[in-house]
Amino acid sequence: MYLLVLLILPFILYTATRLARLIRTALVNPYLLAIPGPFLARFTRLWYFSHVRKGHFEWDNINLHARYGPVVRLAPNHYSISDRAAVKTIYGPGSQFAKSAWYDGWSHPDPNKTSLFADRNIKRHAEAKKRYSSLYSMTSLIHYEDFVDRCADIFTQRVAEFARQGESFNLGHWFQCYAFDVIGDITFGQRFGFLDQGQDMEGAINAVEKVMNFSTLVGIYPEWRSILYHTLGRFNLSGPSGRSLIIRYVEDKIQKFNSRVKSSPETGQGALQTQAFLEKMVLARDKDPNKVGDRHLLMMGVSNLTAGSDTTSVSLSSIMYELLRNPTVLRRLRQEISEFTEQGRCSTRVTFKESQEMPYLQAVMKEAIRMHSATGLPLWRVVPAGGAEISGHFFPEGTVLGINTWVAHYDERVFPDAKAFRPERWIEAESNPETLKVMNEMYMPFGLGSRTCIGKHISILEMSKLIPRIVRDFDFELENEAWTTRNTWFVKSTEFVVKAELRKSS
Ligand code: HEM
Repeated sequence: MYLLVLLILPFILYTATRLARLIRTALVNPYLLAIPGPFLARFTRLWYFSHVRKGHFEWDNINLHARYGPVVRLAPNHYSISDRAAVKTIYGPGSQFAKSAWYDGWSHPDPNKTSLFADRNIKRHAEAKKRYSSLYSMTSLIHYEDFVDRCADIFTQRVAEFARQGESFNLGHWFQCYAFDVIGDITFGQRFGFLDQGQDMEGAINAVEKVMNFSTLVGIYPEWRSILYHTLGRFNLSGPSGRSLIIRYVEDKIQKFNSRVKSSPETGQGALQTQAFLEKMVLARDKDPNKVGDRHLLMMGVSNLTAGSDTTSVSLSSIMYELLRNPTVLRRLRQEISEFTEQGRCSTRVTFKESQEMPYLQAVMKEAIRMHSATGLPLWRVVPAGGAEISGHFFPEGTVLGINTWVAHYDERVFPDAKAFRPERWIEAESNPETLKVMNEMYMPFGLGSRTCIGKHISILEMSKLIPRIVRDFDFELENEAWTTRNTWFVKSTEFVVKAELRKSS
């Protein structure tokens, strides 16, 4: 009998706490109870957890809004929003909506090992971001172009080999090799060598994947993060061990670079001319250690690896996938590339400047990323002191709200016929500034406001240079009519298998 009581006691306590919370909400904020959503989501985070775990939350989220309207409860105190006016309030410049505790799932329990992306403290984040901004700015891009060309050369060689052998290959995997190698090169002045070997040599791809799976789910129960981190960290296949591997990898690179500079300052100076992030930051650290410390070097390296590689490969895959499924668009893009080449405005290694002058290429990339945004869960934020009025509801301080990029990008009021891949919609909107303004306000593949993607320009550089080059040089054929994806915060294709042929004109 006692045993039975002991067994059911946790359940009784849990239910009692939930009921108490509901009664408190009913008394203090009765209007929140009226917000619709799945029944179970009213009582427990388990509903959200189990749906995220299934790996298709981007579509679940869109469908929930179609069913329940602009505000939907996804878990107790967590609401998903679909409303253009709310985008500015939650994420706009100067917003005081801090990142929610979900982002704790993405940081190491030791605050000295956290990343820029996961930092929830508005002041500390702004202060840290200042140290990095110039490295990611448009003006810095020119220094990274050589790194990108180097990787794009090897990428096209690999595709040419597959074409000559008539072999099918997973284009998504090769984009991943490309994106990782570019980030390795830009960050440390040395690529991982994935493109050379075609495989995950130092386990970095696998480590990032494990971090994603772990962090996405554990972030829903952040109170368990520390204990899970330390317990699971002992096992090789776990998310925490993946994060430890990335941290060790970055620490090792920093240490090697430090000793290289110490033992031979000239070597350091020589390396500095390559203008990789690490070299630039070491230079800044040595100039003023109070301004840039080793902690910042680590933070930058970890952020670049975890936030900057898969996101770009996912986006490259999306662009190619849509092009292959839409031959008319592909033809029009090739025509633009041909015309530019004839006019001497498109080099063999397409330069960033040239790519930015191709309007149709830009529209294709923008539209593909609208349809397949890299991130597929709400970007959770906490309502600041004083509460906020959003979509006709008052949310008190501490409520967690989020807009999912996919929900924003499939809003038919802003993107009519949203499921159609129509780069032309961006070109047509050029002649209607009001429409374009509304579209841009809802376009958030890189996030928005103070937490917007710091690597946006770098990823645009990587994509803008590679896409026209491979579209011009190869014909691709999809092995399967439609691909499958899995959403573990990044919505990645599982199999994107193609065959390639060298184009005659190339
Ligand atoms: C197409 C490629 C990319 C996409 C779609 C993308 C998307 C995003 C998004 C949506 C956010 C905001 C997340 C949030 O609010 O929770 C973000 C933040 C971030 N991204 Fe990217 N990203 C891309 C490429 C990159 C690259 C290449 C780098 C690094 C070289 C990078 C580094 C970061 C960092 C450090 C943050 C955190 C910024 C902060 O909190 O201040 N990203 N990215």
